[in-house]
Amino acid sequence: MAYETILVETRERVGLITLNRPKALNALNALVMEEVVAAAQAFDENPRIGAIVITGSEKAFAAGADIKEMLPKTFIDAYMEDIFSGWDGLVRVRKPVIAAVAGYALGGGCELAMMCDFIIAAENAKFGQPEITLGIIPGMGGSQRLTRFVGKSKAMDMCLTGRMMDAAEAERSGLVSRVVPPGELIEEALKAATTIAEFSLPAVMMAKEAVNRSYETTLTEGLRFERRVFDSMFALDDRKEGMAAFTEKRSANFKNR
Ligand SMILES: CC(C)=CC(=O)SCCNC(=O)CCNC(=O)[C@H](O)C(C)(C)COP(=O)(O)OP(=O)(O)OC[C@H]1O[C@@H](n2cnc3c(N)ncnc32)[C@H](O)[C@@H]1OP(=O)(O)O
Repeated sequence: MAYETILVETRERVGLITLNRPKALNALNALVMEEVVAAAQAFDENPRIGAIVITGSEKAFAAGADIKEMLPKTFIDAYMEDIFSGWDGLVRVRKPVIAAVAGYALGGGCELAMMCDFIIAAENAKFGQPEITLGIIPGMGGSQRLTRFVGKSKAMDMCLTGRMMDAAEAERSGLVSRVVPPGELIEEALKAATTIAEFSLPAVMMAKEAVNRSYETTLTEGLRFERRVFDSMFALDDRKEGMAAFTEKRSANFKNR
């Protein structure tokens, strides 16, 4: 499939999606949303792919939803289009998705990164929810996901002042999992994705589902869910292979079954 706003590559068992609207600092318009979701879903369905990385440029992961596209819209346009709801397709991807963020990740850019399973940031990354400066509030999940990542006080600070957070603060606050030099970002993200892709795919997908469940339910229900999923893993050939490989002091050869 030919894409206009993104570059799509396969590296070993990893699908790499690069936002590619450099003149607009990768601002997220409707076409970007459609293409990112389509590419991620294609990787999700591809049995040769075990993990996905989404990245931007060194200057901008994405500087937000496209303000110029939003400017002429009316309430009824936004409501009837259910603007941004297309991104739910990315959240439904079952394989792990890593955001590799350098430069600006603002508004929808920060929100896109937070839709991914974890964020690896370059030292020059800047995160923010500056929607308030435009007379609006976050609309791609920022008020909800940022609060879960960094807690109420910092989420309020970010959403109410519109200030940016640098990579060190983002790591301290739990928004990003690790920070690396800009020149090592893609390599680090691909390395993490390749590590994941070498494990048993059903086990990886179940781990993602279990962690995500912790956001949606009580601790008691979440623990029950984890235990039931854990029990079901004794039906996997890969579980037998992983444990046998450990005891036989060799590498596991997972078959994703
Ligand atoms: C999801 C929801 C509900 C909302 C949102 O996401 S609203 C958008 C939130 N983001 C922002 O408010 C950030 C807007 N951008 C900036 O503040 C600046 O561009 C910057 C600080 C990120 C970078 O400043 P710099 O001076 O380095 O670059 P610019 O000359 O300002 O930008 C270059 C080029 O990109 C266009 N641009 C940047 N961001 C957006 C955007 N979000 N939507 C549309 N276009 C954007 C900018 O207009 C300029 O293009 P032109 O020279 O052709 O105007």
